[in-house]
Amino acid sequence: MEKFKVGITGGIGSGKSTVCRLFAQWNVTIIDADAISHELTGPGGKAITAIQSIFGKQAISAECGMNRAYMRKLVFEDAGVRHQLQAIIHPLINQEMAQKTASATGDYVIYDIPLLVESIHKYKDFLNVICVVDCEESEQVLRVQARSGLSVEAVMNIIRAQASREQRLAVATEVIFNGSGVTHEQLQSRAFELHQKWLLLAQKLSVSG
Ligand SMILES: CC(C)(COP(=O)(O)OP(=O)(O)OC[C@H]1O[C@@H](n2cnc3c(N)ncnc32)[C@H](O)[C@@H]1O)[C@@H](O)C(=O)NCCC(=O)NCCS
Ligand SMILES: Nc1ncnc2c1ncn2[C@@H]1O[C@H](COP(=O)(O)OP(=O)(O)OP(=O)(O)O)[C@@H](O)[C@H]1O
Repeated sequence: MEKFKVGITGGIGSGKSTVCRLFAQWNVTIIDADAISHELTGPGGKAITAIQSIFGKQAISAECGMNRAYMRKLVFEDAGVRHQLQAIIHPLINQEMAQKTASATGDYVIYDIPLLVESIHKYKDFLNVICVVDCEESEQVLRVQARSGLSVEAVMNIIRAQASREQRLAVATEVIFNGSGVTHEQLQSRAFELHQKWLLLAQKLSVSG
């Protein structure tokens, strides 16, 4: 039976994980690309051998996972390095996402994909809905700084490596605004509204399919 699939995306710190935690209250399967990426690059992860052979021992931590701080600096200062690392990790993420999709039991599936718009050609026919978590750039910087202690310049380098707010909004089927001043209650109510809509669409798809 065909599954109803929603892709949730947004810039760094926009609130994708926060939004996905709201949907996790209901019977929805959440597949988190960032979490898969962390697993693949953690100690003993499937990407570690390739990362070591391309980027050397400095790229590996004492615990035998990827040295994230070392790679973060390289990746966001050099687009060539970014593409090399993505070429290792993204196909493995796709494999894991396909496996998790096959065993999904929720009423529909939500994919939390930070770089969805950057790879829109890969996802546009796969997903039924593209939902953008939208946030002002200034607020993204504040949130990521508060969470990570990175400098404004370091956060801006990450933002510049991503699609722009306008590029995301241009392909959005739905938008969840989660910028400055949005409360948890407002977010919860918007998420519930979308959940009811997607549940209906998922039911329609399962009847027609
Ligand atoms: C660059 C790395 C080492 C930084 O690690 P770090 O622990 O600091 O960040 P983390 O992995 O938690 O990612 C945080 C956020 O950074 C942004 N980000 C990560 N990778 C990228 C990228 N290649 N391009 C643009 N933004 C990115 C996303 O918004 C992501 O949600 C790491 O993100 C990585 O291995 N990236 C390559 C894999 C990838 O593309 N992941 C993102 C999509 S799943
Ligand atoms: N409406 C909000 N008001 C205040 N803080 C918020 C709001 N939404 C999210 N945050 C905070 O902002 C930070 C980033 O949120 P979250 O981790 O959900 O973003 P993300 O888009 O998943 O980030 P990343 O791309 O880095 O994975 C978190 O510390 C979160 O608690």
